[in-house]
Amino acid sequence: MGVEFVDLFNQWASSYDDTVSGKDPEYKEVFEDYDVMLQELADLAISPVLEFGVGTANLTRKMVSQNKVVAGIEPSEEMRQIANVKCPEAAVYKGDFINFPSLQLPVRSIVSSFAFHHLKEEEKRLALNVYYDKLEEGGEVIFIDTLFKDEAHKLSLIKDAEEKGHLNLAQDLQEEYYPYLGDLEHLFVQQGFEVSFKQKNKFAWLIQAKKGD
Ligand SMILES: C[S@@+](CC[C@H](N)C(=O)[O-])C[C@H]1O[C@@H](n2cnc3c(N)ncnc32)[C@H](O)[C@@H]1O
Repeated sequence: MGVEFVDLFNQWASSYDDTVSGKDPEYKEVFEDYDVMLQELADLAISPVLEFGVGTANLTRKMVSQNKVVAGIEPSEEMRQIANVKCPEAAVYKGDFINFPSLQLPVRSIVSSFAFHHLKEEEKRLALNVYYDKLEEGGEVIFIDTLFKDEAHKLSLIKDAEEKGHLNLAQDLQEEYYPYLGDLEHLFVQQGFEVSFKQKNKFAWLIQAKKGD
């Protein structure tokens, strides 16, 4: 479910690391401080970790370097191939945010960077429901992703992208399922999480949601 963007990621896989390192002017602001953000997320994650939308394993690599046990889930075959080369220590399985192998692992953190927006609202709700059951008591969902404070914020980011001639970005902001902060907060709370949000750059937010003890 929620895998309608996988063809795009198969095509993007070989140049993805150039994009996140700022070489594509359209996406420079989206990925500003990418490494710093991923390091913050890695530092917060407690092993064993379940990671969704691994991509080219940049976050995975950081967690494995801290001797954390990481099981990764990634729907794009091209991304999985790169992840396996860059981070052979982690097991990366075919799957998505909702359909993934049932791993025999006591999961203490569920993490993801720049990927949860690929799910529609109902899919997000379903995924969070599954994660609440999957996490150990006191475990956390920790995501970094683009979101909008509200509709006015969304429209201002789209207008700004259009004025800069960043038409692919403007289209992404309209067509992908980036949530409003309040709606996402509500989804987490509905599933029993205590959630907090911290803005990290113009687009990306750190989302930390704890399962009650
Ligand atoms: C923008 S990349 C982020 C990759 C990596 N996490 C990072 O921070 O660089 C989004 C990733 O999410 C994956 N993806 C797309 N739809 C997904 C889904 N429904 N479930 C899990 N992953 C998905 C893509 O294949 C891609 O690898």
